[in-house]
Amino acid sequence: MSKIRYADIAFPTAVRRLFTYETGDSTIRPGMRVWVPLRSEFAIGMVVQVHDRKPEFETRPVERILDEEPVMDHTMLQLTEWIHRFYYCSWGEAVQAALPVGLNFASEKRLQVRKGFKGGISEEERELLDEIAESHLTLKEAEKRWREGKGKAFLKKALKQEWVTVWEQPKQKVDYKKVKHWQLAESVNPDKALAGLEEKERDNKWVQAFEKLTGMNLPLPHRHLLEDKLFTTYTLNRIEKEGWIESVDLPVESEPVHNGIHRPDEIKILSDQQQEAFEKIRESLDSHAFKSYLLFGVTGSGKTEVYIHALKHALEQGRGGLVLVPEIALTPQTVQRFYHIFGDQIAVLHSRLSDRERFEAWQSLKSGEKRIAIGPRSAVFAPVRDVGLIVVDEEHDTSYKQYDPAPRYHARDVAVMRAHMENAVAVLGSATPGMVSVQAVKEEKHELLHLPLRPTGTMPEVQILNMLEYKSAMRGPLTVELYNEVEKALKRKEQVILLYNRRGFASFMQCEDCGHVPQSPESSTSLTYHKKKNILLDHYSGYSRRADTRCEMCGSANLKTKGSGTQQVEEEVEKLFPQARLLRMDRDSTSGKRGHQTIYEQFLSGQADILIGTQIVAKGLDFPNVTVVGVLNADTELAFPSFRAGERMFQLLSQVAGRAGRAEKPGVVYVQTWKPDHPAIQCAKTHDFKAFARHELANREMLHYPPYSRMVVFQFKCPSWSKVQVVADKFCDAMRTVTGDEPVMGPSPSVIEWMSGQHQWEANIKLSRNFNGHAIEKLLNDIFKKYDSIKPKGSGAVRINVDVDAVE
Ligand SMILES: Nc1ncnc2c1ncn2[C@@H]1O[C@H](COP(=O)(O)OP(=O)(O)OP(=O)(O)O)[C@@H](O)[C@H]1O
Ligand SMILES: [Zn+2]
Repeated sequence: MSKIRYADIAFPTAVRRLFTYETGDSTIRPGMRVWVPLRSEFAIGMVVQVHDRKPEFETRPVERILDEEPVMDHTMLQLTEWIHRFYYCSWGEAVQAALPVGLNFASEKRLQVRKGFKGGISEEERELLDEIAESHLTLKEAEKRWREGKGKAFLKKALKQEWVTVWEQPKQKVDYKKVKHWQLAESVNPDKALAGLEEKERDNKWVQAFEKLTGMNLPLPHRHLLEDKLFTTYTLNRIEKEGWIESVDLPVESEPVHNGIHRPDEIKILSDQQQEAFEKIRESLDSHAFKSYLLFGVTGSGKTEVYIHALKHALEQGRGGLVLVPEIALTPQTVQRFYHIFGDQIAVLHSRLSDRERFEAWQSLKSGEKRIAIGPRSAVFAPVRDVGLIVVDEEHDTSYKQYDPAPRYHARDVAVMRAHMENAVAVLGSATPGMVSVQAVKEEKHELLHLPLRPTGTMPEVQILNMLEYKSAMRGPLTVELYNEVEKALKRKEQVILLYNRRGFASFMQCEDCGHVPQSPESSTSLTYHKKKNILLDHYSGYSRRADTRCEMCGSANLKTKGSGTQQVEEEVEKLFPQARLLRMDRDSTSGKRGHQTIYEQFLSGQADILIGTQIVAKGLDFPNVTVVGVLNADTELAFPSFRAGERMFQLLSQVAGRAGRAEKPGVVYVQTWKPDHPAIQCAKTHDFKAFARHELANREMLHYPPYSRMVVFQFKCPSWSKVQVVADKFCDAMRTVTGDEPVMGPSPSVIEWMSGQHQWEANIKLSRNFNGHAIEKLLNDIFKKYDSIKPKGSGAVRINVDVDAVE
């Protein structure tokens, strides 16, 4: 008998501690998944440590080891542990985020027929039991098979009598998604079948369809056939009725990836400034030590080309690369540029992959078949072998932050930590870096690489249109000036992008005479309007007051509630330019696997004149024929209740301006605003990021916002309104007792007060920047301990979520 060893195991529950089990199996190693008893059931857990220290408590045995080889290597375990500590989630939750579906913690309920019971059972029932025993059905499958009538009654009885028991089992295989295909029936001879028809039947559509089928390479998916008008569900069923074809469920082939051409020799020659940036990165790669850079380059300055050269160098060193992009930027256009140079060495991980595709991509990276991963936030966990370079493009993008569920991590920070652990080089790129990264450069945590110029084209001119002056000169949502420019562009056969900012879920008040949005005196953010109570509320501090009746700036009584209702804008634009061909791009129109690509291609190929869209159109797109870009409502960003509003408006304007004038034709960006003097607008006009950053940082420092503090947000959720409020209050008491100097704000209702049957409240604390992972973990532990000692009765019903570095 081999020696007993102990395994510390992480589970994907919110409980932050590990559990220790024993095993005599010497093959067990960290990074393997195991099947173990947990409370009264079984569960899958991840082994994070194996040791010989017998715990004081009684340990239960590991039932089964699920992996022959670790699915997570040492670095990934280390990285998930860091996430567990820093973002205050369980280690298992971090592991769950890092593993693809299919290597995850999924289990399923299977049916098992009890052995050796006698009598009291009919012949028919015996048969059904044999069927269950033979086909290893899951409970779900059985319920589907015996959905109604007798069968259903039988299943119910079998479970009740315990002829059949339900076993929780680890689910290890990723299912191939199966879809309906058609193939020729085995027994049919097509020529004979057709010859047997009467003359007049030959003209039938279904007969023609069959003739066509006989010449095709079957089996083919039903959906695929429907693309041909000849094939309809009716014609296919009709042929089946004849007994000539039959349907089978077959796995879908992964869609072929259209990544364009692969021409590594066509790598661009870098401009001098690009070359300079690249040289630095190359030196760091050659030194095989950790280094992080902020690549600050105006839109269109050629950051992507620098990434490509750096990746190429990493590959030449025999190392791999990881490229993070915002999901929105993961357009075929971006992917093609990397594919062009690296071909099949790239695995693309976007959110629209099926589980199967995701799993395959993951495997191809882990096996070393593919060397580069490109994907959004979660790709930071891609098992690229021996990572040399990690790129985070558009590092300021908010999609890098995960909000729900835990772990609430920031992929940019995880990327830098991963680079650190793997002695790799991290390159964070942006035309409008976030304040946290700017500050990190000041503190010499990142080194700055600067690309101040575009290699081709010029920076577009930005014109500010003051809404105050155009109040009585509007054509729908467009100022006359913008209207005229759009009209002229259309006449010149050039294209136009119109952007309306959609910030649907918070409503606010705005003065229609001066454009003012009421501000909180306590947090310097805008106030949200709560219709039910007719109040204006600050979600940071909890400050509230009766809704204003007059504008606090100009005294006008013309205060209106604003918020959503953007559909109308589109309709109005349509009416203004009835002869123009319109395309719309927003979350709704881009759902589906190809939505974004289709719209993009249509617009690029000139099938539309005006592209009207939300923030989505501001990113990652390159349209050479666009000469007019209009921002209809730049200020909506400022009305959003966040201290980051100014930064986001500046980013949005810079990004959208970056869409124009990228080719020979110069472009002009028209920004309609009530706040022409706002620093974000003024600096966007002159493309002066540095001036904006100076202003913004000074502001943040004064108000002790990030990057001068770390913001930890606590969210309280419960179906009961009174409970949520009581718990939030008590929790804040606990925080105030424990934290001493660090300012606690709240509690107050969340911006989204009520969602999916849950009332949501919030509180936050601004910690000084010196708090590192361990200090934060300790502080939070202390807060929760204190809270546990004073928590009210029934508080278990309230979920408390912790979000470290929630906003920056
Ligand atoms: N060295 C170069 N030689 C020729 N063309 C280049 C070079 N570098 C970049 N370009 C071209 O300039 C354009 C802008 O470059 P790129 O997209 O890499 O910039 P970017 O900084 O990543 O832009 P954005 O911030 O808008 O995403 C592209 O069409 C690219 O092909
Ligand atoms: Zn006013």
